[in-house]
Amino acid sequence: KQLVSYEQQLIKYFQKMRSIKDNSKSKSRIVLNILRSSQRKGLLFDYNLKTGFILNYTVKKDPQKYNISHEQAQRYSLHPQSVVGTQLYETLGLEGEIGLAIKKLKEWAAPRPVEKNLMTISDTVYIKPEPLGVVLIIGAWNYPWAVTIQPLIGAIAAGNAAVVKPSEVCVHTAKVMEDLLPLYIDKELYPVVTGGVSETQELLRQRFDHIFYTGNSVVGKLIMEAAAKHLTPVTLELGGKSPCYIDRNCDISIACRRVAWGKYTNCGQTCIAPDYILCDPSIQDRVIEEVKKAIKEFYTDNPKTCPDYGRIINQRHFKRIINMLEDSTIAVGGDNDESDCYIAPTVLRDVKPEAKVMQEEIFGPLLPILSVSGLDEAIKFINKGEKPLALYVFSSDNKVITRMADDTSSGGLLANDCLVHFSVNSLPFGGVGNSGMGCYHGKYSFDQLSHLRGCLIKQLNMEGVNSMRYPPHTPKKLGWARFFILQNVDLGWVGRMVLLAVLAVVAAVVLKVSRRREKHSPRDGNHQRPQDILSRHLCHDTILLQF
Ligand SMILES: NC(=O)c1ccc[n+]([C@@H]2O[C@H](COP(=O)([O-])OP(=O)(O)OC[C@H]3O[C@@H](n4cnc5c(N)ncnc54)[C@H](O)[C@@H]3O)[C@@H](O)[C@H]2O)c1
Ligand SMILES: CCCCCCC=O
Repeated sequence: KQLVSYEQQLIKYFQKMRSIKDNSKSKSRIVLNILRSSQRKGLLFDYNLKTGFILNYTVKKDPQKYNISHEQAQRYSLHPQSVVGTQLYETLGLEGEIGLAIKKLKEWAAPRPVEKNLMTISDTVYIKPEPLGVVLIIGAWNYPWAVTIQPLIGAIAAGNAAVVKPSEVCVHTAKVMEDLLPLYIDKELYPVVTGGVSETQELLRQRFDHIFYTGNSVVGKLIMEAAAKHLTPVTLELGGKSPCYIDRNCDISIACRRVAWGKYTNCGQTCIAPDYILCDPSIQDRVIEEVKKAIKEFYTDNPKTCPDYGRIINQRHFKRIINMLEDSTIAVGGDNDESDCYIAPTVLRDVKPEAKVMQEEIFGPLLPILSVSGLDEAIKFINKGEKPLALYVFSSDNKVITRMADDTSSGGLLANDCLVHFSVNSLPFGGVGNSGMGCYHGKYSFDQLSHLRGCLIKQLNMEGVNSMRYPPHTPKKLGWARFFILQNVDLGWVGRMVLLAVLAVVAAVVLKVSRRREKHSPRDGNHQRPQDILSRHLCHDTILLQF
């Protein structure tokens, strides 16, 4: 009955959404109210339900629907050639994330026992992951499935409701998401809201429990500003210039092949694409030759007609990238066609740090090469810039890799390869400084979109032990507090049982001694409870201190 009534509310909501054109204020408010009411009714906390949502989305249930057919691709004006690439670079990773979430959800969502100290040895101390509430997911256009649905998987697994806002720049994919997502997951809990800047801004005026944004750093600051109004926590998956240092001491042919793949995949429109190469001038010509060879191997002599070579997303970005060529020397490629948003895989040689191409993230198929005298200068150069999202180092010398890792900072570091760290779900993915905050993938997504609630469950007995914290405060009590609180113990299950047994024996001995004393001394009328006697002994007995 509840579900039917939500359904009715939602139908009303969609009708209203259609009728409201400019004033999108009410539509986001309605969404939020529905999401909050469903959450209050406890729907989100049902583990099986959560798993069901995820399962519905997987290939296991409905492979035909999951894969976008050629017919669908045409209907939505998607580039049919991109079907295989989209699966390789986007949906394959999503399948992996979904599979992992299903396999691990019970473990991730379970209470997590934590270390104890002597003060908490007989208590139950654990972390309880809880849903945050309603998450707003704002996606970018360059890998629209990966960067929009992957956070959604984390949000669902962690038990949240989520509003999904795909990028308006990838207009067709946004439409596919809006049409197809409700077929697989509960549209009440995970509505897709399409639209541009004004719709996003309106959404941002609402109060969410978390905002997960992927996009450029300039908008990232606006997102954070809007979130601050409601003290909403944010995850910002941003970009920047990811450097790539090629050491003299390495297999340059293999290095350049991997760099060329990392750079020209999706036409350079990848957040972790190697933005520029730093290398010793003595190897520059070799690097150019090897990158050129790799371009030919991957995309033939004419990348324009190669089905695996992409296009720039729109003419605005095309112009932005072409402008960057102005003051640099082209060594490979450079040809372009504005009407087709085509820019050939391009290498730029002897590029100066002041060149246009070095002033902002390229996000296109231009690969500048800058000269450095060696590792020291490369590190200095990298550290002068903002902390990048990814940092690449190619070398056969492990010392070079270690120094690069030790003396720089970046969201992620990858040695002797490009991009693939994105697909390793045991690694946190995210930026640092200007390249973002927070991280996701695998369990990190679950944790990022959960509240990790610290829980300490005590019993009402053992009050005597607490006397060290109650006034009157004395140096002696402080000494005991120091001892009990600062001694972290990791005794394991057996150790804890042994310690409890020893404590029980000590308590029994202390009580026995006390009783004997009471028996041999006249009663003063102040009856003392055994735990008080025990606590007094705990505070005074130096033998216990040694124990
Ligand atoms: N770290 C990552 O995982 C990751 C992944 C993909 C892209 N990126 C980065 O994203 C950038 C490219 O994406 P983009 O920024 O061009 O994407 P975009 O233009 O699609 O913008 C991203 C989202 O921000 C919204 N938006 C745009 N302007 C806004 C405004 N003024 N106020 C509120 N919302 C607004 C859009 O509606 C969209 O949903 C690059 O810097 C790239 O490195 C990072
Ligand atoms: C190889 C796929 C990388 C996806 C990275 C997402 C950022 O643009």
